[in-house]
Amino acid sequence: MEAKLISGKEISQKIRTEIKEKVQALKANGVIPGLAVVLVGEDPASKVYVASKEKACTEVGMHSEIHRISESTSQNELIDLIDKLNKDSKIHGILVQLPLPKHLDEKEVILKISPEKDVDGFHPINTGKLLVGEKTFEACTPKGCMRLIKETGIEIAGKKAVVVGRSNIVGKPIALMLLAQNATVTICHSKTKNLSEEIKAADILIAAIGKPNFITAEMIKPGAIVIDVGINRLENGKLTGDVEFEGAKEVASFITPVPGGVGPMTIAMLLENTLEAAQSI
Ligand SMILES: Nc1nc(=O)c2c([nH]1)NC[C@@H]1CN(c3ccc(C(=O)N[C@@H](CCC(=O)O)C(=O)O)cc3)C=[N+]21
Repeated sequence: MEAKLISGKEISQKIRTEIKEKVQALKANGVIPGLAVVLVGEDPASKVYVASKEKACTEVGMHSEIHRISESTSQNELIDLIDKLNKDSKIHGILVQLPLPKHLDEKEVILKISPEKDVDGFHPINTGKLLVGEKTFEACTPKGCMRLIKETGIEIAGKKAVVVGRSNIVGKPIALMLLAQNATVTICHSKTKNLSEEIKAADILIAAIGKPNFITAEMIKPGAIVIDVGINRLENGKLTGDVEFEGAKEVASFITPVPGGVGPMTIAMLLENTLEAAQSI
């Protein structure tokens, strides 16, 4: 039986329409939610992402500003900009596009963002709150994955979830979110032994490895929910996930496509976090 497609594209569109209405309500009370995106340097992929974030903000009626700064900017200049945005009452959310050029200290930059404006959910105060189960800004990509799982209508509690990848922005936070929903969670990584066996046990599989088509059909438990976080650009210019989609969809019960899966949800969750930041002032 063929898997049902979980369309992040459609679901994110629905969320964006809801956000648009809520933005209008806030505006009636004199508040315009504002997002500042800081883009350092000329990375072509980052430029594309930042442009789509701005478009999404404008479409829902939010204020959006992109601060494009030179590749050669100093740590102090960048931190001065963040300080300014922290104090700017038009700005409710701040996102510093990652990765930063190598001479800049990413950790220090994230620490300088006011936790109340950290709509990326990367500040240690916010990741710490996630760890202890307090309400916080949740990182957009894992939050979007959770929303996609919810859309299947399948109960998470008691299920075996396997997360492949242990990054601070996807693997670790999604493992915590699944745990908070009472899944039994395994985190796999490059040193995991018997990776195929671990993956095969998953009722819910999160692929966040960063290697094109790494997970193939025979590794997947029949009936599993497969969430593919990978966005890999192939030499032919096509985007592909970490899961070999054509094979996997014959085995899974639900599967996300790439593109049109997790990616658009990341942007929708960024809007949601920015709206929440504006609502809580
Ligand atoms: N501080 C920070 N926060 C981020 O949230 C952040 C970041 N840095 N750095 C880079 C990654 C990547 N990211 C994506 C967002 C949307 C799509 C997306 O919409 N993708 C479309 C396809 C886009 C295309 O065609 O290239 C899709 O999957 O359907 C992808 C990737 C956010 N990131």
